Amino acid sequence: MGGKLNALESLGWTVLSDRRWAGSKRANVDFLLVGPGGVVVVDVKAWRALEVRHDSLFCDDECRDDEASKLVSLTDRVQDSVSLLGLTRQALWPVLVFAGRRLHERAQQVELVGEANIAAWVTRLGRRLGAEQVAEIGSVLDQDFPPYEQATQPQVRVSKLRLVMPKPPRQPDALFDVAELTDSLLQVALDGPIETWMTYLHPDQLRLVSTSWSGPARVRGPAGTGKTVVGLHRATYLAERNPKKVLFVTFVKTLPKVLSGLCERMSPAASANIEFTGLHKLAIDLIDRAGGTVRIDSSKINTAFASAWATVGRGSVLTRLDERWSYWKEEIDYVIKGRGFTDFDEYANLSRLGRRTPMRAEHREAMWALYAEYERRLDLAGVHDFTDALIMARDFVRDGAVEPGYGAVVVDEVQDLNLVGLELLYAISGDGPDRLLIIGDGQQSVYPGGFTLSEAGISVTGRAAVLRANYRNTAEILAVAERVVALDSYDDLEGTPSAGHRDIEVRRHGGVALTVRARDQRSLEAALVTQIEDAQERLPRSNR
Ligand SMILES: Nc1ncnc2c1ncn2[C@@H]1O[C@H](COP(=O)(O)OP(=O)(O)OP(=O)(O)O)[C@@H](O)[C@H]1O
Repeated sequence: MGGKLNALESLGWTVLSDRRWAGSKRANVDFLLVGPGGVVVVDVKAWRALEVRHDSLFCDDECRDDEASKLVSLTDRVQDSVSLLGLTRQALWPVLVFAGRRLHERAQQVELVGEANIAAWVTRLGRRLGAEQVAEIGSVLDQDFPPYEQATQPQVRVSKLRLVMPKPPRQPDALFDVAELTDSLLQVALDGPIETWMTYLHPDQLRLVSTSWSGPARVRGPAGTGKTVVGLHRATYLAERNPKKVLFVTFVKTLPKVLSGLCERMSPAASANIEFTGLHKLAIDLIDRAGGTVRIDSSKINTAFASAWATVGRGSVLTRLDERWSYWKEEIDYVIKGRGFTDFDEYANLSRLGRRTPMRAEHREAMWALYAEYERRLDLAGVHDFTDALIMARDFVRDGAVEPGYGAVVVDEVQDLNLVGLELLYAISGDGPDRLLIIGDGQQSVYPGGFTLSEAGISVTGRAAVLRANYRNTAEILAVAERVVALDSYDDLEGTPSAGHRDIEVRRHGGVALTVRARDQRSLEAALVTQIEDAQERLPRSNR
């Protein structure tokens, strides 16, 4: 077995064999492999028979899940040992290796691999760590997991990048499959390195991934602080521990595909237990499963609003406040219908948080008339709009007409949802521990005019975290962006306006901000295009 693994050393892997955890005399580990694919914690088994039944391990009809859970706890020890380096679970692999066999399965959060194909399996993990990180982790683990019996074992030392290990006499590696190893290496080369954030997190991010929360929780923070990254890791962490699927919801319908691709790359096994979906698609699926009918037709919805605006809106007092019909459509989608209001008094008394244009009683009356006309025209056309779908789905879930069947819900960019959208997700998750994680940032709201979490009946008291380290932008660019929003206050779904200027730690430097001033929107857009073209011209040809 050691001989097969030693072949990995020439591929940049460090092999630590027969180790024990320094914190215990009895917890031993057969091999710790540290290399480009991460850290592999290996326990070798010489079982006569192995069978996986419903995610449980059996040897000669006896359930041996205890072996898997021992290995998972040992892997937790390994993660604790390197936690200061910020290594995530996506770079740690608990593996039971079966002597003399060729197989690959997965059960109880553990990989089950045959001795014959372990080397090929390891190389297939791809590139998750750089050479320096491998060396750093290797030396931490070498200290925390010393050789099991120093006196009798061969001397094992970590020397800078590679482990030097005197080779004991070995039988020939008859089962070592060179062709398979070559195929794996080729595949890995084609895949390219995986993103840094998949294997390394800032300690503040890492802590949020595995925290136990007794109820709904919230992660907020300025743009680029890795909120989505934390959401993906959290979903993966929950998916590995939850028999039911984890639901990851976004408002933008193109994002689920991107996020699911990233998650699959990060953790193929866990991603199979996560459903990435857009909010409206989720609602339509739930209505369908409940036996309901919803008829959505975007062009008929637009026509209904355009006709209502032409007959009731355009000539009203509303145009004195804002001429753009889109502002008033948002008022329906986010403020009125988005809250599920059916009674004018509810709207008349509402404090319209986040809507920049104040409205007096006469404006609200005109607005309500526009809303009523829009609803009438939707009815005439025989269609529903997307908010109708959210309300229907929410009520079906609340009434028990459909059992959504998800073990946990993670919602990203919550600031873009309306209240009934969040109520739908809350109806799915309930209040249970680790069931709902709300991610978002009020300052980036695309459609302002939302709601507070407490309006949805959600309390995150004692379960809210703020991320502050920006990974996306450089200090120079952020400083300019900050000046633009410094005087704006925004609503962060908690009912009290927050100042536009925010406390952000910056990780990167570089770049020059160009400022464009223009008289109106159209000349601003034209000037922007010119500036981008000029800036591109100035870039070296290879960077364009
Ligand atoms: N621990 C990390 N190490 C390296 N890069 C990171 C880390 N965390 C996040 N990033 C990078 O920072 C960028 C922003 O991350 P992410 O999209 O998760 O931020 P966000 O807070 O959700 O932003 P927004 O609010 O704009 O959606 C990404 O490009 C990601 O690659």
